[in-house]
Amino acid sequence: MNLPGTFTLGPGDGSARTGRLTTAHGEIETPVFMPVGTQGTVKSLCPDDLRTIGARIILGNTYHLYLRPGDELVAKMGGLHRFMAWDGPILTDSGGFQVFSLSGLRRITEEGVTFSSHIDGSKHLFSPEKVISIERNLGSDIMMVLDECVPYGADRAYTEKSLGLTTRWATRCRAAHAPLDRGQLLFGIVQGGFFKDLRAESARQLIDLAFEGYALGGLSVGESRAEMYDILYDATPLLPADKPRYLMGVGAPRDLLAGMAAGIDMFDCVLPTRNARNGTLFTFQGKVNIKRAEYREDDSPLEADCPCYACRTFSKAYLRHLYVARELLSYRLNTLHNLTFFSRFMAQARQAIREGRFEAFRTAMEAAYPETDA
Ligand SMILES: Nc1ccc2nc(N)nc(O)c2c1
Ligand SMILES: [Zn+2]
Repeated sequence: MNLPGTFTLGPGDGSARTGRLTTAHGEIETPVFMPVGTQGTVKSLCPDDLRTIGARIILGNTYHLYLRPGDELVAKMGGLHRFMAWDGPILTDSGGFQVFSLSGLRRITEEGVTFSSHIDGSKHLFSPEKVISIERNLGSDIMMVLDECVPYGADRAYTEKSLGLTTRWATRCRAAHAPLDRGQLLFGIVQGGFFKDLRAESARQLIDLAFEGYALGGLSVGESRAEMYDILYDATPLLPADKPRYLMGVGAPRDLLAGMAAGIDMFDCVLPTRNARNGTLFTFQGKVNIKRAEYREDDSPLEADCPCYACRTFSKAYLRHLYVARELLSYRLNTLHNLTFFSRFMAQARQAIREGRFEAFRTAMEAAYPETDA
């Protein structure tokens, strides 16, 4: 078994690449999509479900787990893996993004970010050292540094100033967690907004700090697809080729294809789980809005060749009924299917890259997911 942090590249196709990342809780084949389990659960699914649908690595979140039930409590319970009975790899986001998107009354200083809890309004400080301590307590296999996710539309002066702070915070995170300590990897997060030279500057500064992987942050923050792709294609090649590259918060099938084409290895997004809640289901023929009247008497499965429990057991008519009746089972079956689709989609993409036919795969999938449809 390789040491945690070992990342070996497999066959590629253009800039798209396959790889294998070793973590303390197992190996991950890349490119990989990571289901989001913000509060220590991928909503409505058990760990057994995650293994059945082929999930290899899931996301937890420092901000949420720190506020509730508390990282010290999770540590006392043996860490997040034991607490949630998930023995596969876990990546935890640092909370920077959640503080900016969830909490009220936040203030950024050199020390860190002070914020009030969205749960009870209590005051907290996330310093780089505090965030690393939380992630070490959770026992995550891949920890993200504390960064400022620059808001969409920020001007150059603000973006440049923020980039400097993000690098200084990254430096302190690195100092607080030695490479591979306890088998826990630490990834840097490139910022720089939508300014290509600032993105290059951020990448350069973070590469000097020698992280075990590199993420592109500050994207999927409200920009147009064209704006995201412009930065994606320009910044991805700046990230070390021999380390995992992670595009945070992305994304829809069309965006996963663009990210893989650019050379991204890891993705996460709430889309499949959140859309399960609003009845939007993903298939290889495109999206299905299960609440539509056309499915009222449709006795066929959602996707004939999908191996998931929902497709093997129930008709569209039944899935539609559950959704319209707001039954809890609707969320569970829809989530099982959507995450099975994302897992199969990535497996087929990896195979297409290995066989040198990624562009054909991308073209076929973009036909099912036209621009307007994501
Ligand atoms: N779109 C996103 C999603 C998650 C993020 N997490 C961090 N820490 N930083 C960012 O810039 C993110 C952007
Ligand atoms: Zn299915």
